[in-house]
Amino acid sequence: MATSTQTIAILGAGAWGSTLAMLAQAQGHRVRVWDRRTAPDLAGVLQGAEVIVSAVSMAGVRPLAGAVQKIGIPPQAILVSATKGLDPVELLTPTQIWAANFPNQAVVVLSGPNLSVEIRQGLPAAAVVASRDPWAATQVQRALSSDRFRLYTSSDPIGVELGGTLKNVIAIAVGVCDGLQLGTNARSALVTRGLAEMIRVGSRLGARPETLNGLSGLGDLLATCHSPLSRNYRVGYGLGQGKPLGQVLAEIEGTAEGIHTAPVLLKIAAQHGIPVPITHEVQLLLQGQTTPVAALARLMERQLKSE
Ligand SMILES: NC(=O)C1=CN([C@@H]2O[C@H](COP(=O)(O)OP(=O)(O)OC[C@H]3O[C@@H](n4cnc5c(N)ncnc54)[C@H](OP(=O)(O)O)[C@@H]3O)[C@@H](O)[C@H]2O)C=CC1
Ligand SMILES: O=C(CO)COP(=O)(O)O
Repeated sequence: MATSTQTIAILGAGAWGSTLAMLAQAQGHRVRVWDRRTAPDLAGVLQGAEVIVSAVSMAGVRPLAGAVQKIGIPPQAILVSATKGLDPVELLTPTQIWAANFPNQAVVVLSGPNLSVEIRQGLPAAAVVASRDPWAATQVQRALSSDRFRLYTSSDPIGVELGGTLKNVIAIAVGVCDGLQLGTNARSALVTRGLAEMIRVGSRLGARPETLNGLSGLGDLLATCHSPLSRNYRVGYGLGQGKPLGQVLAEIEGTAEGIHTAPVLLKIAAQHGIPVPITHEVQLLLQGQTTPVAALARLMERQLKSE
């Protein structure tokens, strides 16, 4: 299934970067991993790379893109972004930051329901690779697809990227709902209205609504909102149980991007006049400005409307 052996640089050796490195290695590629602490030779890792995958958390994207730009990369190299977050400085998505630093380079977003723990166990998963450059998306699809990681291509990168990013905030809300033990009906309502909120935001920002109903949208929402493996869900669950955010974070290993995405998303929504009631309540909760019960009451008491 895979193309010929390629040189693939993976930037970031957290849970997701290490898992992607494992998937690429399993396909026989020459894989080099960069990590700011354990393997800091970025220039060496980038040298001769045909595919460069960025899997750092959102906080690292801007500094990393700047550092990669300073070093320079081969003109034909494809940049792949696997980060799910929003930039608090310029309100950009990760691929928008990469594209701003590399205007002449092909940029691909990789996103889907991909809880890394399951993938590392060898369980099957699927995801989407999206780009304005169909050749680049197909190259990445061929390079990383396997019998346990099925990749679909898409020509809607903003839709695919926002699907993976926005669901983290909804996963926090659904975690709160479960932490409060509100039952299956409440959780289903929240997931569905959460998807509506994601589609509302996504379509205003240029995404195709059907993309958000796909793997990197509904698919990722289902994975993240139904699994204690999800760090975002666990943040919400802890808050729903009445724990303070500091304690919840101390109990979780790794990055829960939804915490950082919520305030940026609120800013974007305000700029565009998009109603985001669930995100609004999540942000109030994260700031300790409301309680789970009060947030729920406000969502239930909103003005009645058509679906
Ligand atoms: N884990 C998963 O299942 C999936 C995660 N993702 C997304 O991938 C991204 C990374 O997640 P994940 O690997 O799980 O998170 P982790 O917390 O496990 O790892 C984050 C990685 O980013 C690096 N990093 C953070 N800040 C910086 C910085 N300023 N400069 C350079 N490197 C930095 C960390 O380095 P250090 O260790 O030195 O702090 C670490 O290597 C997130 O956006 C996440 O939403 C997407 C799909 C699945
Ligand atoms: O994005 C993910 C699964 O697709 C990982 O979810 P968490 O970041 O909530 O653990």
